[in-house]
Amino acid sequence: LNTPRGSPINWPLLGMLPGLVGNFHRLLDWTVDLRLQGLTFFFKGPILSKHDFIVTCDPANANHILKSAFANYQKGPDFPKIFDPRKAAHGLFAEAKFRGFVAETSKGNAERALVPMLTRAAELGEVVDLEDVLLRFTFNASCKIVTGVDPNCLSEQEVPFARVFDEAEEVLALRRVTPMWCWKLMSLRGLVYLHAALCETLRLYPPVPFNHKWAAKADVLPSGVSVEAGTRILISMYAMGRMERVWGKDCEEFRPERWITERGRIKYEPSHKFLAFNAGPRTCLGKDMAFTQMKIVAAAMIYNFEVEAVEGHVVEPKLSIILHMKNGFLAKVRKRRGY
Ligand code: HEM
Repeated sequence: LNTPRGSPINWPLLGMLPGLVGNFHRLLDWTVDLRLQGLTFFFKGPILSKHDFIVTCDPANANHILKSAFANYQKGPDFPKIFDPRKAAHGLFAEAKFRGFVAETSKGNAERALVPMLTRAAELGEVVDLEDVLLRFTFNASCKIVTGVDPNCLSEQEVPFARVFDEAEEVLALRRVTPMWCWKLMSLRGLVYLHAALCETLRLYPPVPFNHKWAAKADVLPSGVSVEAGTRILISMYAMGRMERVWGKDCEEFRPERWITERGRIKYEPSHKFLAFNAGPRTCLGKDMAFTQMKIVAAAMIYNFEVEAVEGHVVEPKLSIILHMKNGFLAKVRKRRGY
């Protein structure tokens, strides 16, 4: 088998496994390097191992696999047999009451747990791991939504004997700041630049970086690649967000402006190009609620605090099916002056 320029070497017996193993620590960036192959790449596993698969970050292929030929591309041969919670969840997610409950729960969590927790850290000059804090926030909100019980995970960071500031002062400070950002939440839909910044973040750092599919029948992808029945396909959302052919020359720059039209509105990008929330029949049902939650958190943090990354702290992805940070995100928070 010829090995095209830039792809891992296809060794006798071992196939491309050594290249994969050698890049395990930077798997996501490795799928970006494979852009040298165009937007689709055929990975040869060790002989007889049945570990051949196709990696693609071509929006046309994604559109085909996730939308037009959806029935042919399953999670795996057993997936349809497993109970599909989507039908059950669909009605619930469409309910205005449920959406309102999610927004209220997130707002309450930000107001009563997140802002006080960061206020304490600011007062004490502590370094906080913002990834950990936001994971706790999400866990709190999810538990409250699903079980009705608030596990209060954010307050666990509190060290009782280190509570050196005056409680009453904190309450007064909170009273002063809360109405300001809570008021802003009423117009969350209008926060165009923040929405654009969140889209740009999700383009470069999609929380679900890969989608795994399995072809039930033989097919040909729009890019011309033949797919045999039983072939596994990885769609790399992480790589798609970084492709020059998809996002232009400035694809590696963080530029929220790319999401804003000349008339100041959010620019529509088709879901098979902006794949953070998946596309087709399996599109994320919580997309709108996720934006509401992210805006609540961002508004609460931006209006109340200045956030500064700890110098020299390296942020890099961890090998996981969800995009986590290997070393967290260490930052210092300071109360904003005048709030
Ligand atoms: C930034 C936040 C979020 C991102 C990036 C995201 C992304 C995704 C992705 C990629 C899928 C498809 C998974 C697959 O089938 O391979 C998905 C499915 C789903 N998401 Fe989200 N999600 C987010 C937040 C949420 C929230 C807050 C909720 C609920 C309130 C939610 C509810 C769901 C549900 C119910 C599905 C299943 C859809 C199905 O299988 O048909 N998501 N999400």
